[in-house]
Amino acid sequence: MTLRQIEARLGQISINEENVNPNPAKSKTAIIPSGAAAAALASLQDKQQAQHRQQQEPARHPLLKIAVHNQNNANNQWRPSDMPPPSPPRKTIESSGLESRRSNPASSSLSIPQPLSPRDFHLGMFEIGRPLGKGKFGRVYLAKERKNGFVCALKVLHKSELQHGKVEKQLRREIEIQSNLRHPNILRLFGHFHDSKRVFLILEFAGQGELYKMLRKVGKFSEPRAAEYIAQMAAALMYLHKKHVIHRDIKPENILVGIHGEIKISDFGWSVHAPNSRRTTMCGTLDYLPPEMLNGSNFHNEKVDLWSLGVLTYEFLVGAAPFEDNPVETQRRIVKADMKVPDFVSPEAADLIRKLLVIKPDQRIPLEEVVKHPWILKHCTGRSNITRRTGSGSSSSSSGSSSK
Ligand SMILES: Nc1ncnc2c1ncn2[C@@H]1O[C@H](COP(=O)(O)OP(=O)(O)OP(=O)(O)O)[C@@H](O)[C@H]1O
Repeated sequence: MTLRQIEARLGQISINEENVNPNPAKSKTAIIPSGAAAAALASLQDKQQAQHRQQQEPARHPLLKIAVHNQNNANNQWRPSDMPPPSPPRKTIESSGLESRRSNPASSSLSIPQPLSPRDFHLGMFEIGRPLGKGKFGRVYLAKERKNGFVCALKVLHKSELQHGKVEKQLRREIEIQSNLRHPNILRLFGHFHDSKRVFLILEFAGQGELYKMLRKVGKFSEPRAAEYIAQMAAALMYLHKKHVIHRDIKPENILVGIHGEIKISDFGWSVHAPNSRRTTMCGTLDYLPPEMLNGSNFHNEKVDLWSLGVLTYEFLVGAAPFEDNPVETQRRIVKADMKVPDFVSPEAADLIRKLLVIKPDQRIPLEEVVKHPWILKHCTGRSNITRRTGSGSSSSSSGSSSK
């Protein structure tokens, strides 16, 4: 997607507050008929447009400018202007209105500052824009923080549906883990808050949407584009594993794309903090499940993400997952690593896939070697790529890969 297309998408923003405002009477913003959305947006953004003119930059939609600024801003360190500095580390997510947990020994090994308290946020702080998508448990909207104009994605989850789906614990874990992560290829969770019926997640806005849709649209990616994505995935996974976080559900559906074409791992619903490095839960999606989670052995560790990375590499280059079949056959093939890399895939890429899709977890190629693999080095050269891959320095990841 080009910047022009993103501008067009952002330009379609419409005020949709009636969908998410719990108490419209109290809101300072009136409900605006959809036909008047463009005019409303224009008036709400007068200030930004004035600044825009002053800076004499080429005409560009203000929200796009803010989104670009957000992503270029090192570490995306945002907090509303009138908020106190981040509160000291919290041991529990007590005020989400969901079942409370006494303590989480795992979180103590996350050494970065703790996220802001839910008390710091409320719905009135946001101007709600167009819907970005719908998931199993709620909707996601483009949103703008009124005071600073910070653009984000607001995910609205209904507590009744979370309870019905028995996923409160999963959501709590997702919040706890994701809000502590800072990496250019991992979607930021800035904070969360709730009202009597809903939980709201304040997420980084991924301007180019879902990687899955992109892949389905083009069928398969070119080798340079796939290599760039896999390098970014490996960088993000290195970061996660260093923090003892296993994602456990790596697949194209859980990857979003930022405004510069960089990937953003999202959906930490199945992720786990692994101080003991071995977990026993069955989770994830069949096509991406590693043998050790299917063959009855009672543990797995962070190497499950290496297997999924191999499946992902294959799917990027071939357009279908390597073990795709009926469920029984898929499982049978996974436990034997029974797959064939088609001839149109380059020997270097096939080599990496085979080194990742290894039955014995300890024999899979480590991430440190993935980023140095000849296939990655062949396609990903240049300073910006290396910075992004290693995750070192700031979180600015400005070179796009989608144009390839
Ligand atoms: N941060 C974001 N930036 C841009 N678009 C987003 C963002 N988060 C979600 N979306 C869009 O909204 C859709 C719904 O997201 P959501 O996380 O609720 O569900 P999901 O992960 O797709 O599905 P599920 O609920 O089954 O996990 C996504 O598919 C995506 O298109």
